[in-house]
Amino acid sequence: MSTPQELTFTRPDDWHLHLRDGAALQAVLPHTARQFARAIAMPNLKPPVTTTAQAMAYRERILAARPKDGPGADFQPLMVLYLTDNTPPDEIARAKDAGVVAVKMYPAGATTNSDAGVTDVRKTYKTLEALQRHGLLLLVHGEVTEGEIDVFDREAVFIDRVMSPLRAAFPELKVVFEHITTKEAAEYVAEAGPHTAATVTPQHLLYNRNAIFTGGLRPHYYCLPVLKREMHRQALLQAATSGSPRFFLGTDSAPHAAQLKENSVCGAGCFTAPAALELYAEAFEALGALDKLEAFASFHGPDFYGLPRNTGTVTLRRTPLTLPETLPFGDAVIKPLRAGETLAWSLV
Ligand SMILES: NC(=O)N[C@@H](CC(=O)O)C(=O)O
Ligand SMILES: [Zn+2]
Ligand SMILES: [Zn+2]
Repeated sequence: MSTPQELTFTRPDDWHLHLRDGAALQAVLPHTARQFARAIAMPNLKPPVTTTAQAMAYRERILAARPKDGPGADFQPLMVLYLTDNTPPDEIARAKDAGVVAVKMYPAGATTNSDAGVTDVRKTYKTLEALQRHGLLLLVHGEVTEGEIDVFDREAVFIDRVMSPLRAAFPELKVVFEHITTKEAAEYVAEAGPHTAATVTPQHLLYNRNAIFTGGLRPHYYCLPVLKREMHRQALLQAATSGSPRFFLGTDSAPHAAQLKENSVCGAGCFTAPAALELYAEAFEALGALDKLEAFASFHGPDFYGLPRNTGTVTLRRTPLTLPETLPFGDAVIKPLRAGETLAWSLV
């Protein structure tokens, strides 16, 4: 088999992204905007984006942070509401009219800035009914929060306790199982029918849980859901490269200042935005599946969301790319995943 030196494909989108706000937003947005035409702007800000009015204001701040010209000047954020126990069903109609595309469910306490999240999914069923009726998507951080459930099992248990009953209650609702990390989730999504899809991150395709412990504790490999065993990574690779339209790109790039990652308590999240496409290319190439990258990155997402595919292209070239040790992040610095290391591909 020949090894391609260059890969040109339709401009992709990032279906799971944390852009933060203020100086952090200014610092991280250009990395995404130069690669991706659109991105799902996750709503777990402090305070969370729970209303349509907040989502519209956040959208304006994102648009204002775009590069003024050149690549990325036309980047479009896709807005999402943060679901709480008390999100009124009539907020969904307002959201739809304003162009909000989805609502995100964070089980309370499951991850970064999830304190205002859902304590019992049944409390939200009237709102989910409105979501189903109006054709907005439900995006899910799929982990249970019961402390007695082992941290490595929280996603698999979530399928039985929350996802399956929710799917049965709202069969027409489009649901994205975000950042899946297990064989169980990959199998569930593959078999759940046309209204269920999943995003897959680069770190979960490239690493298993040993990466967190190689030669010492490595905070930059700590994200949620936490990296799993090799068996699970293999299942995710199979799913992402299978050509199934129900798996698509979502980096979950989640910036935290380096001093907060390298701390006695390390925040969860990998900052992958600076080389997101390069990292996915590395994962796909390892399986000889570069020919499957375009559909995963550029077709399956918009098709599932019911949005047009992008026009225009991006090109990856087999030119070594050495990632910087640190990047500016407001008054702080941030370390990208693989900081200081050299990648095989680079975006032209
Ligand atoms: N993935 C993470 O580890 N962190 C995300 C939150 C999330 O997506 O769960 C963040 O906002 O930092
Ligand atoms: Zn999450
Ligand atoms: Zn996330």
